[in-house]
Amino acid sequence: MPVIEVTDLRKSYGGRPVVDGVSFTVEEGEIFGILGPNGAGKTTTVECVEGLRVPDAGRVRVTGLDPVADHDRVTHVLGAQLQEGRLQEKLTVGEALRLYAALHPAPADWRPLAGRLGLADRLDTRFGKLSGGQKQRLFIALALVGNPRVVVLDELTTGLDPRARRDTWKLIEEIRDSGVTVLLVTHFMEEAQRLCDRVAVIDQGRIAALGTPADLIRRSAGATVIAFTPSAPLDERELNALPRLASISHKDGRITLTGGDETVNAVISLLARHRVTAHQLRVGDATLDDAYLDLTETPS
Ligand SMILES: Nc1ncnc2c1ncn2[C@@H]1O[C@H](COP(=O)(O)OP(=O)(O)OP(=O)(O)O)[C@@H](O)[C@H]1O
Repeated sequence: MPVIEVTDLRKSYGGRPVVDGVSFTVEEGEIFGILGPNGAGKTTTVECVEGLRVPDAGRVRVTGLDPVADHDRVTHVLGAQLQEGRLQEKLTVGEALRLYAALHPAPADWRPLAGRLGLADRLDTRFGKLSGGQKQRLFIALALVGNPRVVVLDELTTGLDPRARRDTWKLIEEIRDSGVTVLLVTHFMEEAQRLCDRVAVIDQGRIAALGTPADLIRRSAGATVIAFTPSAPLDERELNALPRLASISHKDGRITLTGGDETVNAVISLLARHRVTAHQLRVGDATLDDAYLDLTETPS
């Protein structure tokens, strides 16, 4: 049985649909990512999964439970990440963990949990004195202290420096390896590509794509990226006529194309034909970032 099942979920505000028929399932032990532009409906979807919002229509189940009707039971199987404003500045790390552990019928032993999250030497530190990375680690600890089967992390690494972000990625992998399913909302494609087993791209309240990051890259029009700075201008019509070309952009004299193997071969012949040299030529696989831009057409 999937840990999370969302079927034809709908939610409108003031008559405007913001979640418009979203369906997906999350299997046990997965890291499942939800991606999409600002305002796409990601948080609304996740809050319906957490039972914090009541859907207008559709069906949501978390380990078979209805998050609205069975809210109390769902809060014990689903650990949600707190938003920053929800914790008092003066509360210490140890007090927060003890307090949240007391809310659950079968909590984790919070001291080793704090140790796993690198907070063992911060138990007496007040929340207001923690660094951004330490606060995020505490939020993860609080989401895990009830021994949930699934944890929801919404834009967890926003605002963290690159090292703290990478440390947090490692923690998320450790959570998955310990058997907890992870639902991760993120704006960072690198994060999704590195961490997620599968992702759903939501755009304008609908699922624009769903699959493994590798699937999405393969399915997007341009699986290969070719970038170079030509020694002389190239004819725009000839560039646009390249076989299997998916996109083309120019910046500061540099041309970036996405397409397939045929596009690469044709660019090389085009350059040779016109005796134009390609400076700093780079040919590589497209990333989830490229696929995402291809899949979501709305400006964010
Ligand atoms: N309580 C509310 N009342 C009215 N409109 C709302 C409410 N909550 C969200 N919205 C609107 O619904 C749309 C979807 O919001 P949501 O927060 O789900 O998007 P999101 O994909 O999480 O965006 P972001 O990436 O910016 O966090 C937005 O246009 C938002 O302004």
